[in-house]
Amino acid sequence: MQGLVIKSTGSWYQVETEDGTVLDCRIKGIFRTKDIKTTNPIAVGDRVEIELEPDQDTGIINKLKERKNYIIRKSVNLSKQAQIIAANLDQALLVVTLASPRTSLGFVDRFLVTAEAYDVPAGIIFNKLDLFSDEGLEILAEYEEIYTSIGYPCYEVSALEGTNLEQITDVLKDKVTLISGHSGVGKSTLINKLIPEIELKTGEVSEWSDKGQHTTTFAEMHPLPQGGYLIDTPGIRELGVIDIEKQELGHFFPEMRQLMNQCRFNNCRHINEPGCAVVEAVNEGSINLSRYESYLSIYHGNDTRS
Ligand SMILES: Nc1nc2c(ncn2[C@@H]2O[C@H](COP(=O)(O)OP(=O)(O)OP(=O)(O)O)[C@@H](O)[C@H]2O)c(=O)[nH]1
Ligand SMILES: [Zn+2]
Repeated sequence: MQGLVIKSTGSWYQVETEDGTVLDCRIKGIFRTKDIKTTNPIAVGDRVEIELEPDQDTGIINKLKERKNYIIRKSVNLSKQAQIIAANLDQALLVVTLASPRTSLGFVDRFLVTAEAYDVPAGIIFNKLDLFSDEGLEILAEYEEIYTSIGYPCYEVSALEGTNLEQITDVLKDKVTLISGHSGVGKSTLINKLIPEIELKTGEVSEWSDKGQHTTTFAEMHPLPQGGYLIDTPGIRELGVIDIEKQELGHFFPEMRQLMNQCRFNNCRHINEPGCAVVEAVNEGSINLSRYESYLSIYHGNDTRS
C-alpha cells in the first residue's frame, strides 16, 4: 500500500493511505538519505510503502520513495547530523509586511535563496493590505515588480479583513506548501482563516529522546479544506540553515544565474571582476540593486542584516 507521511513523532508516523484512512505506522529496516547524515529517517511529506500489521490497526513502513526535495535543520548538539523537517514540498510561501512590522528585503532574499538551494518554488504573500496608505501601495507595487519579474509570484492580502484570500486558497489547492514568516506578520491569522478548524489542533509537542536530550518538535502537515497540506514553520530559521558555498551563491539568484555565463571569468564572484555581466546588469538597472545588495550581504556573511 502507498501512503503519505503526515505526522511524525520520531518513532511513530501517521500515514495517510490512498483511500484517505490514516494509519499509525512504525519503521522496519534501514532508511538512509544520500549525502547527509540524518537523525530521522522519515519526515512529513515522505511517500512510503506500508504493509498492515496482523492486527490491521497499525502499519509498517518498509519502503521510502525517492524525494523530489527536502528541507533540513542542523542538529544543535550532534555535529554533521541534520533533521529532515519535511520532504516533497511543492512550494514555499513567505508572509511579509511592509509595516508593523516591516519585513526587510534582505530577509525576503535570504528566504528565496534558501528555497532555490532546496529546489522548492517560492512565492511572497504581502499581508496587512488594509494598513497601506497610497504611498505604501506604491512601494508595494515596486516590490512586486522586483519579484514577479524574476519569477516569484506575489500576492496581496489582508488576513484580518479576508481580502484576496481566495487567491491563496487557489494557490494552495492540492499542493504541499511550507508557509513561513517572521513574528508579527500575521501568519497565524492567515492560517486560521485558511483552515478554520486548525486552532483545535495546535499545541506544542516536544519530545525527549532516550538520551535525555531535548529534541525539537517535528513538523506537522495540516490538511487544507480544498485539498493539499500546509506546513507551518516558526520562521526563516527553518529555511535558513543550509550551507551554501560562496562560489555557488549566484546560482540561487535566478536573474544572476542567467547572466553568469557571460562574465569574462568563469570563476567570477560578481563583486569587482572586470567584464562581470552581473555588475554590468546592476549598473544598467536590469538587475535590481537591492537584490544585488542582498547577494553581497549573504556573500560576505553578514547574517544580521535586517
Ligand atoms: N491590520 C492588520 N492586522 C493584521 C492582519 N493580519 C494579522 N494582523 C495582526 O497582526 C498581529 C500579529 O498577527 P499574528 O497572526 O499573531 O502574527 P504571526 O505572524 O503569527 O506572529 P507570531 O504569532 O508572533 O508568530 C495581530 O495583532 C493580528 O491581529 C491584517 O491583515 N491586517
Ligand atoms: Zn560576474
